[in-house]
Amino acid sequence: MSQDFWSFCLSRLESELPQQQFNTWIKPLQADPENAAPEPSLRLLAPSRFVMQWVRERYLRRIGELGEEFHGGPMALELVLPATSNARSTAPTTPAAATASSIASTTPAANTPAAPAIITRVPQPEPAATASELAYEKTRLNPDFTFDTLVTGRANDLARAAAMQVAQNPGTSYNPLFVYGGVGLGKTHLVHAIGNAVYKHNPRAVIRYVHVEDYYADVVRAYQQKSFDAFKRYYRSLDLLLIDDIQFFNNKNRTQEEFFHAFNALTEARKQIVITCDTYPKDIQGLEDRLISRFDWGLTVQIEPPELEMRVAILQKKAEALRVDLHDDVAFLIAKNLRSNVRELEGALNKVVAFARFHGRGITLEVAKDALKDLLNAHNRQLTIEHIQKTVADYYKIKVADMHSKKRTRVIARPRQVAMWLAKDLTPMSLPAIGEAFGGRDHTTVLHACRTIAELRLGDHQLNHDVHVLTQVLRG
Ligand SMILES: Nc1ncnc2c1ncn2[C@@H]1O[C@H](COP(=O)(O)OP(=O)(O)OP(=O)(O)O)[C@@H](O)[C@H]1O
Repeated sequence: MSQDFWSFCLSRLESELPQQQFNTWIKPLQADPENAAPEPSLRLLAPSRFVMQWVRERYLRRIGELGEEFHGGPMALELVLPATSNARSTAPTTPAAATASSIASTTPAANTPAAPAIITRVPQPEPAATASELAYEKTRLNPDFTFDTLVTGRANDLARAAAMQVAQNPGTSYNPLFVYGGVGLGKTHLVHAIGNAVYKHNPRAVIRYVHVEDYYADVVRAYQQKSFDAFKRYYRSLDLLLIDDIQFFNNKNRTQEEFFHAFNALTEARKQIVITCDTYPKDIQGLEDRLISRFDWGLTVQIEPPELEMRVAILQKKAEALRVDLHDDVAFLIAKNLRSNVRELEGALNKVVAFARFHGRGITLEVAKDALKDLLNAHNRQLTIEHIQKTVADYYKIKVADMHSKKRTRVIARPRQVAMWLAKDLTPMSLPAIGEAFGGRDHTTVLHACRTIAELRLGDHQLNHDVHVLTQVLRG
């Protein structure tokens, strides 16, 4: 039974993923014929810890979803290394990594929906690896996330230029490079692109990509095993540290303390650090001031939600990687309805492609509408102008009635202008219709509001942040 499911899963993933990803990460997995867990269940064997870690982070959730689809309900899913002795011979590893796997697998990131039952198990005990083994195995770069595969537009051109600069002169241009932006906007892609470019130029560079949750797990392990010296030596031996989603550091004091020292050691040695976060350094909750001030030493760049043309270009690029023909009308349909999160955009494209393949049809507008029916309905329901007005009023703690009132004080007029800008950006409504919804104002008032907000965003960090957060909230 689990072999049947795994065959089904392989064919689905092959159609959903770019060939290179499928061949690198999915194909080497095997369904364990000796799985003794009650059905429905699947135990997958990974050829190395590196593959296991990567699959856990990127694909396990999807495999669980396919399991639900196949079995009509939840299934137990395990991802393991074959056996301690084999694992050791094929995958040099560390106790720290073992903890990273098991802890992270039980602590899903915030904002992610409940996952199917997933266990990532690691054989114990493991002898410690050498620094060179670590450096070799732990780069953890995704070869698909390069500057070439990253579409550039207004939303990310500054961030991309800074990242390229850092990749060309690691440790000497901007240190740290701090990249912030909303969920699924390409921060991880960008830092991997830096890592891949540095590696390409200098394969001997010691590079490590680490998600903050994994860094935290490494600290916990070092604490439990009293192996802080090895932990410190390793992190201080890096030439390039790429650390993702720093907002999850919140209130983890010991982890922050360790990171503070690693940060100092690396920057003093002119080794490059790149940090990503969902927000500007000063807005990170529960982060020590001394870290916040250090994050300001280098360059802070933002990635914004991509504009329509860029979303279409991203879809075309992803379609190219999937080797499918994507007509403009289909790309526009998807891009118009998914505005603030590239991961969702990509998910929608995968859904359309899988739906078309499953039904043996081409990727037409009809098929896309069918495949995305639920999503399009939800989207259309959600984004009314009333919803925008209420959300903005709540955010700025003013009354919804003020959206329609004639009051001109700054505390009311500015949120009203923000709401008008959002209405223009997030709904297909015309300027006169928006003016009408804001207490019968003229369309030139709306135009003025949109221009004012667009201009202010360039220099007013707080306002820019507000607009960004509101966009994320409204787009769900
Ligand atoms: N400009 C872009 N060009 C091509 N692909 C992109 C671009 N921006 C994002 N993507 C794709 O969108 C997906 C999500 O991006 P990524 O994981 O880098 O986002 P993120 O900002 O790190 O998200 P999170 O906040 O959840 O960590 C990835 O598959 C990435 O390749």
